Amino acid sequence: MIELTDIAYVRSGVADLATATEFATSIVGLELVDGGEPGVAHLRADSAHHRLALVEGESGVIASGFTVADEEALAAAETALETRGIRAARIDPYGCRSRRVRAGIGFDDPFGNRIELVAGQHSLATPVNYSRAAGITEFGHLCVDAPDVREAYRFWSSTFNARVSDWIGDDACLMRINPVHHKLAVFAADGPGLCHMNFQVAAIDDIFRSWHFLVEQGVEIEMGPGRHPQSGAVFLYFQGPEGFTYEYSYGVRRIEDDATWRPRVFDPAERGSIDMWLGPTSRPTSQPQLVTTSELPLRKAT
Ligand SMILES: O=C/C=C/C(C(=O)O)=C(/O)C(=O)O
Ligand SMILES: [Fe+2]
Repeated sequence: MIELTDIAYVRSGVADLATATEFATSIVGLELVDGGEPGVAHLRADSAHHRLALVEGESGVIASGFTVADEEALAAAETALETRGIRAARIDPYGCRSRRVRAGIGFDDPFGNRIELVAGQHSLATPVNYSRAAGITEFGHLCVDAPDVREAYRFWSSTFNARVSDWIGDDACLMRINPVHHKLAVFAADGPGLCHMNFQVAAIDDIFRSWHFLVEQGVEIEMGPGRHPQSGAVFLYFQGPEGFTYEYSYGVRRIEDDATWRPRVFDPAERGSIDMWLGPTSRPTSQPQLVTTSELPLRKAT
């Protein structure tokens, strides 16, 4: 079992680096850290050197990063993955420098999502100089896509210390690696991808203040403000350049008593299963090509 200690970063390719960076700073509120690396924008949200790296090139997620305890744990993870038939490659020194980690490995999950495990992620000592007062406190969670959410859960829970906190039918699985309700989520989609990247904010007011700001700026709101029944968080999803979805949320549940928590299965056919406030959404919620149990017609039970 590989122990993930935290989520580390998202690395995403962008065709137009200037536009994506401008959005991440003046709209989302992240700090642009001078990484001194041409073609890469490092964006800071909390004490880590960066949580989002935008890399000039082909548009789309490059990797989702997670931390392990140290370099020994990284070497053990490499062996454990190989024992399971998963080929992991060492991230070269230039890649480690760009990611601001001591060491790292990369591999694909069963659906082709690139996952990186890193040790020694750099922290910055100075307070974050947020570009806008969005109230961001930290990188909250990341969400990847997969065509088979249950299979994805089997992968994450058997390979790593990920435990399911809640299901939304077979459409989504929300998993924790510490007491926070979820640090990783998998949502149903045709193929691999980054569903969204979440930043926690300090207060419910930040959600509503940002909502007005984003609308004023002509940003596409995908969903919210609303409240997720799973984590209890008040949320706002919006779309950045090149289809990158950001989420702010406030008030995510903590599961302190791990042993007694029973994952719930919310019915995706119920409108409130995603937003208890029943707000409109332009986000894909369930995948029509997948027949989930909630889409089967009700028949007389036998
Ligand atoms: O669609 C449901 C989303 C649930 C949550 C939550 O409970 O906080 C998320 O943040 C999410 O995975 O986006
Ligand atoms: Fe989320």
